[in-house]
Amino acid sequence: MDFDYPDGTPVLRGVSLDIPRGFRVALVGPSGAGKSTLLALAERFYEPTAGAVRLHGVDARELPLAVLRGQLGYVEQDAPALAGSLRDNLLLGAPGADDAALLRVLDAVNLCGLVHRTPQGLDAQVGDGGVLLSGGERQRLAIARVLLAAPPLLLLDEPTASLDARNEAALAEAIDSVSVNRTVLVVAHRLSTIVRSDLIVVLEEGRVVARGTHAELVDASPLYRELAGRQLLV
Ligand SMILES: Nc1ncnc2c1ncn2[C@@H]1O[C@H](COP(=O)(O)OP(=O)(O)OP(=O)(O)O)[C@@H](O)[C@H]1O
Repeated sequence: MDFDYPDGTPVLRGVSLDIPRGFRVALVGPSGAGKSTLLALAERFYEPTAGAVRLHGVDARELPLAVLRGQLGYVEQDAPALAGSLRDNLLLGAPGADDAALLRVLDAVNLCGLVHRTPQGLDAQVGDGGVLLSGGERQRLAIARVLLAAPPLLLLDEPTASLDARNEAALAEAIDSVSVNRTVLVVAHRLSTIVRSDLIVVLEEGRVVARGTHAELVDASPLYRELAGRQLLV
């Protein structure tokens, strides 16, 4: 698959990507390699200039847009929160969910502490755009919303910003929770996320230069070894 941005910037060249059902696929590579662009193509925000992105074996372009969007969940890097309560933010994903379901997903992403922090519980306000939450908490709240909505396919752009050890572990657990019984394509920057993926795709300058599991790539790909050696992949 080839892709140039509408302004003519060439980005992807000869990339073939098939995301098998139930897999967690991690996209890794240096900054500017085309990882976020590939996510945007899977979402059909853009269409490839040539070739296809196949989701569960089906060319994304063959699905009616409404069907594709209905199957996709997307958690962006700096996921904003709605100015409202924890409950308001979660119900966006699944209107009508009961409190037990809300508490279950908050627990899955390690955010139960927010409920117990104030007497308001689930009605605690998160502030405009979620300013009362940390960046890590905002992203985990977005993941909790996806858990409630339960789309079969999740696209996730992991934050590049460094996280403290607790937030990092909480994010890894949240991604694990959301990956159960679901297909996940994640732009991954953290070794903790990457090593637990079923398939890792290494991009460099718009091309797939290697793919495999962590163990395979450590042996086969000097670029992957270098990225992994830095622990934090950018
Ligand atoms: N909307 C756009 N229009 C034109 N060029 C773009 C656009 N978005 C990104 N690019 C260019 O496409 C290339 C790939 O960008 P992309 O964001 O996909 O890389 P990335 O691997 O996700 O990088 P990072 O890890 O830094 O987010 C870069 O050269 C970038 O400058």
